[in-house]
Amino acid sequence: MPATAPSPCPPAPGRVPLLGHAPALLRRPLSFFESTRTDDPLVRIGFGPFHLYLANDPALVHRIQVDTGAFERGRFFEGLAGHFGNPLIASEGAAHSHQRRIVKPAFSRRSVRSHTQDIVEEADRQFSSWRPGTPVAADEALSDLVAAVVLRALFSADLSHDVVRDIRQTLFLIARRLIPRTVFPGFLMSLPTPGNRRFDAAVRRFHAIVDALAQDRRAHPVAAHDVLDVLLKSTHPLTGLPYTDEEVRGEFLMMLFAALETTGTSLTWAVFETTVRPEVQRRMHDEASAVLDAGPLDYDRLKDLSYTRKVVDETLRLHAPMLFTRRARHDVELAGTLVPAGSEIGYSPRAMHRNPDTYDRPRHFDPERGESETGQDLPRGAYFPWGTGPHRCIGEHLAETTMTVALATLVTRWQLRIAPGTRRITESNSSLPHPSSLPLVVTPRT
Ligand code: HEM
Repeated sequence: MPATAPSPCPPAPGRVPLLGHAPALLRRPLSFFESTRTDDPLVRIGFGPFHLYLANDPALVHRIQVDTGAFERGRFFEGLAGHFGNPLIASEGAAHSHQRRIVKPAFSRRSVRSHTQDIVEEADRQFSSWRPGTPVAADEALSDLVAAVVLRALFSADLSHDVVRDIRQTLFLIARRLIPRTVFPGFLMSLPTPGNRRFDAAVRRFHAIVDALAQDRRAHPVAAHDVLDVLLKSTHPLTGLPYTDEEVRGEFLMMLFAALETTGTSLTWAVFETTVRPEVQRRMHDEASAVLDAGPLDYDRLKDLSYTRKVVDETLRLHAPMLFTRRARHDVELAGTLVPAGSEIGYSPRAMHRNPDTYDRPRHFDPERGESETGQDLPRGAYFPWGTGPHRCIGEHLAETTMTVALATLVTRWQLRIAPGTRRITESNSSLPHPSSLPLVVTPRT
């Protein structure tokens, strides 16, 4: 028995009768979660009939991610599991640990080391196609680069630019309708509306691409040890049978869903921050030139790009996702509030990463924040770009290496500036805000 009775959870500021926090969210979507921060570690937010507890305290945010006895994946991930054959990202407990062990070797440091040459090649290929003085849509180009790298890592296939674009755009169509699919009743999603038809066509297209790659691998086995290889050779922990085509497709769809937008958007923000800060660009250029003067870039020499790594870390701090959620498995006491079983509980990486109690000038981009702000001394739950606990990002080393190699290659080759005449670059209103566009003009480095 707790010593004192649990207290009711206070609502977050900005609530209005009936509509709850919906008007506040619609008015200021990008700063809404930051505006819910009060002295209370846990608040309630509501949108009409839907309610969510929101943790605003680093220790609580950490606990919600690691205590899988009390918190499960919840509504969004259950929807994914139902639609896409229980992929790793949505599974739980022993099955999740087993699934993670199956694919983990394909994401280990050793494996990323072996992919570094591919990343260097893809970065060279992309940035050598840019032309001095000709505006380039850097957001598109960087997303293509990320897709090429991730697809090579997952399938060991050197796919043509057109196929990479096709997969990326197909996934984009699927991702846009994925969240509604997991939230709204199934019958709405099977109505023959143009949106549903586009979604179904994109899924069929994606399946055809993965099936062709899997068939090719079955016909011509290679010692690749990539995700395709390990899935084709493993049994699914929930069935005890070899992965079916359906399960292989679901795993890839979810993995690419987790990989492409996150890495593409973060790299685009890193290039944006570098472009608009000449001093940051100069320091990155000096560091990368010194490293590349001594020989071609490889995995071991990435440690010499310490300033570039700080730019990546600071980008991931400032440009974090809006919200992740979990669900209480049973009644659980959180910061003095009794949260009933079945409640959805959220935490906002964006709000935590912009917390003025943790960071000076939290909205300011400063790669030199130093150890005490992005390193070991921070309280747990204050900086967690990769999440923490059993669902921590499995692609972390691949994403970090891709961003570091891409930035170093870019700044040694080109001097960057925003294309003249560009309208103000703003943040999109989405779960992972991205720049509205990033048109660049580049000048060769001599
Ligand atoms: C900048 C890039 C990336 C960021 C910021 C990022 C962030 C995250 C975060 C925060 C989580 C935890 C989600 C949660 O707790 O609910 C996660 C999970 C995951 N990420 Fe990433 N990610 C990135 C890139 C990648 C890449 C490149 C891949 C794969 C190629 C990937 C695959 C996954 C998977 C499969 C999970 C689920 C792991 C599990 O449930 O065991 N991510 N990611």
